[in-house]
Amino acid sequence: MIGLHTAAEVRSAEEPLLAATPPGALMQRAAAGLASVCVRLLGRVYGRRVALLVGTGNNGGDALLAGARLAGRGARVTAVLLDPGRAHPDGLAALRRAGGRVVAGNGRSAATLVSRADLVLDGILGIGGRGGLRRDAADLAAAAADGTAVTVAVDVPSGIDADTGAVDGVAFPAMHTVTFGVVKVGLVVGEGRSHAGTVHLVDIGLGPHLPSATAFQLTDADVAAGLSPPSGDDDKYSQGVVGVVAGSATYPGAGVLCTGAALRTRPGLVRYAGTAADGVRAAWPEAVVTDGRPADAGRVQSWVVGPGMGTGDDARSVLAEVLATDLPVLVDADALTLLAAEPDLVRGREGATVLTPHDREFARFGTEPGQDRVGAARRLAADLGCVVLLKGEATVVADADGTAFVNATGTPWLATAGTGDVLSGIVGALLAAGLPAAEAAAAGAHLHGRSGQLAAQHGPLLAGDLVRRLPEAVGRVRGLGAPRLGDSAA
Ligand SMILES: NC(=O)C1=CN([C@@H]2O[C@H](COP(=O)(O)OP(=O)(O)OC[C@H]3O[C@@H](n4cnc5c(N)ncnc54)[C@H](OP(=O)(O)O)[C@@H]3O)[C@@H](O)[C@H]2O)[C@@H](O)CC1
Ligand SMILES: Nc1ncnc2c1ncn2[C@@H]1O[C@H](COP(=O)(O)OP(=O)(O)O)[C@@H](O)[C@H]1O
Ligand SMILES: [K+]
Repeated sequence: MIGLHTAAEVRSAEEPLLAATPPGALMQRAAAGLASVCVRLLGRVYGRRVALLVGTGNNGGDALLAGARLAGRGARVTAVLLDPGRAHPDGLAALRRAGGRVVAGNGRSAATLVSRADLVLDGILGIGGRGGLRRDAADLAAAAADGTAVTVAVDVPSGIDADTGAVDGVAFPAMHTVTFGVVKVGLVVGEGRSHAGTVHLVDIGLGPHLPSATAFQLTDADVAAGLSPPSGDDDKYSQGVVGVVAGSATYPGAGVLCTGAALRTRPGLVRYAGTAADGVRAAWPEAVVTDGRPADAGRVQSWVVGPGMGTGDDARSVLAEVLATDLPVLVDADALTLLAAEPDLVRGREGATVLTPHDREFARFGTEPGQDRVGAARRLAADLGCVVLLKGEATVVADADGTAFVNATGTPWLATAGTGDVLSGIVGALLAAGLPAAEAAAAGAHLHGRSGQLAAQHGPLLAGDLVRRLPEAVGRVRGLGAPRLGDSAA
């Protein structure tokens, strides 16, 4: 798991580390790591034009010291100082010694320089930044966005909130972010994620001084741990049986997608109960199907309830029946609309409850998610005593105790009808397999994103493609590579 940290956590670790290292050593470590990423991105360094955007703090100091290293290798480096009287003195001296040039950050010539550079290094603001970019800095960020340079943010893209990813006005559009010590939460979620581009982590020795993280990103290896194959002792029941209540006679699609996703994730046994029974039976002969109520379906180890099932009295009564069990329940789509009107249905449940809203469904519980998506998910989770999976470009999962996960996989091609139904089926299967609810939700989002990436390799995807690619996604996450003809199932 990759721990995600806040600026305050970095500050608390920075103090003892600074006290234990010679003056300037940490910044040199950061600058060395930064320069080596820039060298990799540039390929050839000699003669390349590098523009440094330099603010008044240590973030600008990092950019100046890295710029000095690039100038030492023959790059034509110019520092654009936003407040010339307050630029980091040691950094400035190092750049000048290495042959770098310096200009003031206001006016057209600075913007022209940025738009003509091969690489722009953003050292305007780091974790000490407050609020959006001021006018001159915003103009330079816009010039970088319009130019053809490789854009690299130092520690965090200037103008994003390092804790939340929120952007107030304009922020630097980085293709790459070289971040120091730890990955900051704001680099992987919300608008921060799209502004940060590819994140490169440079170790500067903060690790031993850091408090434990409360937010995480899962890797394939973490998710693989919850996807172990059946053993010789297993039968169709022992892997966890999923119950699905989704779709309707008129709209069977949600039931078909959700049941298929559960089967393809953990193909022990899936039981379906609801009015899309005929459609589900036709699509998935492997499922055990009833058009009765959940209680008629037989024993299950988890329930998925909601996609496409409607919001009438029958749907409300089915939701209440499922929530009255002590089993883990995933509540999605129409069931979220019903639950928002009666949130007490989930408060104090014995079994775990996972809510999977998109933004509009989330808002029905009282407040819009806003720009702090991790904070919003945590607040709703704590209020209801549930796990909340807030969908988006970076899906966020929060547990009632505040533990959060930010998903690292996926593709914007997932923005198509029915992909949420697939996610519900995947997470339902992992809940039935016995994973703790927050981990099931986070692992399910990871797998869903991997399947989306596979399905979108050659262009647009449909929700059904996601279901089809799930076995391959499970295999890839488990490190098995693409299946070849003749491979036996692992
Ligand atoms: N953690 C570590 O161990 C290490 C950290 N390192 C580096 O240090 C960085 C943190 O440095 P930092 O504390 O000097 O703060 P930083 O982000 O440069 O900005 C503060 C300055 O910006 C200003 N300012 C604020 N808001 C503004 C705005 N909206 N628009 C314009 N200006 C604004 C504010 O001035 P004022 O508001 O007073 O005018 C203040 O002067 C960190 O991100 C990393 O890069 C590495 O060197 C290695 C070890
Ligand atoms: N721009 C995007 N980038 C990545 N993933 C996205 C994007 N937009 C939507 N998704 C993902 O697609 C799925 C859509 O779910 P949902 O809105 O419930 O769709 P539906 O109700 O049609 O099934 C979610 O998993 C969400 O995270
Ligand atoms: K920066």
